[in-house]
Amino acid sequence: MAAQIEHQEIGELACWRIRHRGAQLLIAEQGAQLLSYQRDDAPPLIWLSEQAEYRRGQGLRGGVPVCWPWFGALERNPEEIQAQYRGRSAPAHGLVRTLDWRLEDIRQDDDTVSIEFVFDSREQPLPDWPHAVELRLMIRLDQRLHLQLTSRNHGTHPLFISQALHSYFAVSDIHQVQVEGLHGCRYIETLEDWQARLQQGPVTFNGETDRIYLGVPSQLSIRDPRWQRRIHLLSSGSHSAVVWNPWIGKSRYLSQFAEDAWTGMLCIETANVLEDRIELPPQGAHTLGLSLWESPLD
Ligand SMILES: O=P(O)(O)OC[C@H]1O[C@H](O)[C@H](O)[C@@H](O)[C@@H]1O
Repeated sequence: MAAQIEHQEIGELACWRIRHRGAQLLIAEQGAQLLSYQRDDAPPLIWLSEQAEYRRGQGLRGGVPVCWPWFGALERNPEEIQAQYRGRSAPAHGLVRTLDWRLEDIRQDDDTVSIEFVFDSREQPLPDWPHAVELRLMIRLDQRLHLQLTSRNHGTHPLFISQALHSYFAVSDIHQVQVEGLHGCRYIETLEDWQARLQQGPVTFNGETDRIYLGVPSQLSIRDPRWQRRIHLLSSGSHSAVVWNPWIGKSRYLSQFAEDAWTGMLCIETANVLEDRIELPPQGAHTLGLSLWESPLD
C-alpha cells in the first residue's frame, strides 16, 4: 500500500506529513527535524510541545533536533572541537538545527518509506565554522522508525565533532517511568559540578536530571507501566547518551514549554560527546544511527 506523503506549510515552516501502514510522521525541512511519530491506537512515541512555534531561524521544542557540530555548550566540548569555531558567542547545540536543509529524496516501496535531507557547508557556508562537510539525515519508516545522520569531511584537514539526535520521548508520567540499559555506566552529573558517577540499576526520575552517560550499550529502553509499553532505542556509531528532564524549576525558563509539560516527556539523546567525540579524517565519514519501536509490557 502506497504511503501518503503531503507537503504542508505550518506557520513559517515547510513540513512533510507521511502516513504509512498505521504510522504517522511529521518532519520540518528546517533543521531536518523530525517533529512527531505516532502509531495508530498508541500514544505518541516522540513528544512535541503543545506550545511549539513554527518559526524560521528558531529552534522548535520537541521532536528530534539535530545537534551538530557540537553538542550543548561549546566551552564544555573537547579543545579540538572548540578550536574549529571562529566566532565569539557559540549557540548551544551547534549550528544546523535552525537552518534549512535540502530535501534530497523521498522513496517508497510496499514496506518502507524514506525521506532524506542534506546540509552541505560547501553550498551553504556555516557562520564562523569554515570547514567543508556534507551532512545527510535519512529518516526511514517501516515497522520501526530509523534515523541515520552521516557526516562526511570534504576538506583537507581532520575534523572533530560532537553531536546528538536529541530525541524527546512521550511518557505517561515521569514519576513512573524508568530508563533501562544504563546500569554500570559511568555518567557525568552536570547539575553537580560535572562530577563523575556510576549508575546503579535503572534510571528513575525524582528531580531535574541532566546527565551524560559514557560507555553506553547500543540498546536502551523506556519502561512505561501506565501506558503498558516499552520504547526501545537501538543506536549505532554512538557510545554516549544524555538523559534530560527539566522538572519544575527549569521548565519555567524553557521556551515553548507548558508549565506542566515536564511530567509527560523525557529526552534520551543518542550522542557522540566528550571522550566519544568523532574524528573525521579528510574524506572520512561517520554515521550515527537510531532505531525506535515500542512493545507491550509483559
Ligand atoms: O533548550 P535547548 O537549547 O533545546 O536545550 C535543551 C537541553 O538539551 C540537553 O538535554 C542539555 O543537556 C540540557 O542542558 C538542555 O537544557
